Amino acid sequence: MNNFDDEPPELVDVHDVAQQSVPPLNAAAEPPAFVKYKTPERMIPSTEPSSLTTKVPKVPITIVTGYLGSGKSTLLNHILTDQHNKKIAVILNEFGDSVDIEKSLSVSSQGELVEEWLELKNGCMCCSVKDNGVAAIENLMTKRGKFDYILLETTGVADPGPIANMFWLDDALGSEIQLDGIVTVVDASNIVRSLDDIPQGADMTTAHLQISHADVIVLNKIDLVPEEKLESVRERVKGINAMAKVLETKYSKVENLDAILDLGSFEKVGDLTTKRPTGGRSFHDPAISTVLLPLPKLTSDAQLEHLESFIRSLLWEGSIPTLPSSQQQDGTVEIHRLKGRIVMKEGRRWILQGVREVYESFPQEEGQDVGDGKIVLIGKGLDENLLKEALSAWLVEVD
Ligand SMILES: Nc1nc2c(ncn2[C@@H]2O[C@H](COP(=O)(O)OP(=O)(O)OP(=O)(O)O)[C@@H](O)[C@H]2O)c(=O)[nH]1
Repeated sequence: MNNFDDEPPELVDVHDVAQQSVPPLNAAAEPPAFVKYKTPERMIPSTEPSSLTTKVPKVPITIVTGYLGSGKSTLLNHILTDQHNKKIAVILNEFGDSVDIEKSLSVSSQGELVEEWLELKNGCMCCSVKDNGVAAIENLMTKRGKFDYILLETTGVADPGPIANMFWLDDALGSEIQLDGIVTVVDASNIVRSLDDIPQGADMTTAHLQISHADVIVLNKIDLVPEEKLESVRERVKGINAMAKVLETKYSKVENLDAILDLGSFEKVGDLTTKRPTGGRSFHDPAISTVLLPLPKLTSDAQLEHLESFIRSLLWEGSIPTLPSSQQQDGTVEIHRLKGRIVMKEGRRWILQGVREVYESFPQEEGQDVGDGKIVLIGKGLDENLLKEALSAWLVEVD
């Protein structure tokens, strides 16, 4: 299938490939009024097969987000034209740009909206749907087989949290699609200004949200930034999200696509180390930060349940349960991402994943000792020392 000739792959402007329209994706909407955690069996002894053991292969989807002009389309073009043997469907989530969408709809003679398939020189099949909702993705899934990977590019102003959760909360979509990871493209030459430009009445910017949700950060446009300034940019980004892998690029040219695709970010948590900036000039972003909470091996199911109520309080009420209510108000804490490993003294273990108020726990095979557990949180209002103390005090209550 692949046509490995010496000619460079043809660049394709994914924005020019045809579009399809359906009702708007809830990209910038408020989080749902209801809260739902993903696993009905909760953490407590799960015998149900998790999504990890499901046999039907799911199509991975990578969300590509990043501020206006950061290099998202440049990254997509790079991915589509590189040699990778993937058949990729591209979805452009143009929420916020609906007037333009209306004008540029591509409608067939029967009045149906169509998407266009394009075979690129590298043998990659590419389909672009100018999506604006779940229906577009469901419709795309009826063409399953034509593609084996989905890239969803959000607009520069989108909050990736609700988009990511769509793939967890929608059972029909979740059974066919596997959220692989969130890749955030950052313009190294403008990011500090974007982060400092907090709108009046808000406590963070869209740039904060896009960085805090990322599994991988593509720190792009490094050609425009002198090395001395680049160090402070790295520090600023890691000061917000110390868990994401950071790749530095010019023209979004990620050398090895394995660093951004097929990550399985929502199925594994890695070693849960945080990457603090080196050189002792650690920057603490006043809006969003990353904290790592050590978690001792748990001794009983009662303690496990108690831990879960701690997590729910953080995620759902935005409060730290051991603090007297006079010291805090609900909403003090806002979790954007959570990853963790829970280990029981007798051997059982789980990994934890969370995006905003949705979390999921996956039982892990018992085996070699992996040491104690850990929880990494990225979000607003996180005081590492306070949280560590609160968690230990909380667990001791049912020791
Ligand atoms: N100098 C420089 N320019 C770049 C780099 N990467 C992208 N650009 C340019 O920056 C501009 C914006 O890039 P895009 O890829 O369109 O950015 P985008 O994030 O898709 O933009 P929006 O869709 O408007 O949010 C284009 O003119 C790119 O050619 C880079 O590393 N260095």
